[in-house]
Amino acid sequence: MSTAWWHWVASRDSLTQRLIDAGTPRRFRVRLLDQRLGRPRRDEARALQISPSRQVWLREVALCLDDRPWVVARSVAPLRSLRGQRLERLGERSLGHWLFRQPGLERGPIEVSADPAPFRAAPGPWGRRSVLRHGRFAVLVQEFFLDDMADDLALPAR
Ligand SMILES: C=C(O[C@@H]1C=C(C(=O)O)C=C[C@H]1O)C(=O)O
Repeated sequence: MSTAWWHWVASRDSLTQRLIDAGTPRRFRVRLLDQRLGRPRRDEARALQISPSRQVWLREVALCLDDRPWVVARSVAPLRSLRGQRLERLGERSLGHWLFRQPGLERGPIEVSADPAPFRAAPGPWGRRSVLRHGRFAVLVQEFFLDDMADDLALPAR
């Protein structure tokens, strides 16, 4: 992996904030693609250490700069961990803005993938995921960087 991409893929703070900073003066927007209750994929259940039959809250978004999708993200939270968190009300506000304000937020190891997003047909160089926890709340955040981002920021192909 190139150093330029490593900085994006290995970053452990808010990707939303990094995209806003790197994208200025472009306008940042979260486009909500899907948000519902459902079941996790098998690999998602494994990453969260839950049974695949458990109900989860699923959210898929495109993180856009000037309406160009730079990242597609799918977040999966076990329903049982959600007590009291009104995440369905987030709408087109960034999950990251809320998450990174939570005290004592912990991020697990980042897994990297060279495959495209398994949930959206959107080609790009790298994907990554990690579990974020605060208290009993857990969410698996999966983010795939897209070719439009590489083009707009003149990043190497990989
Ligand atoms: C976890 C973050 O939140 C981002 C925002 C998301 C959303 O609004 O659904 C989803 C995943 C992340 O790319 C972050 O900013 O790092």
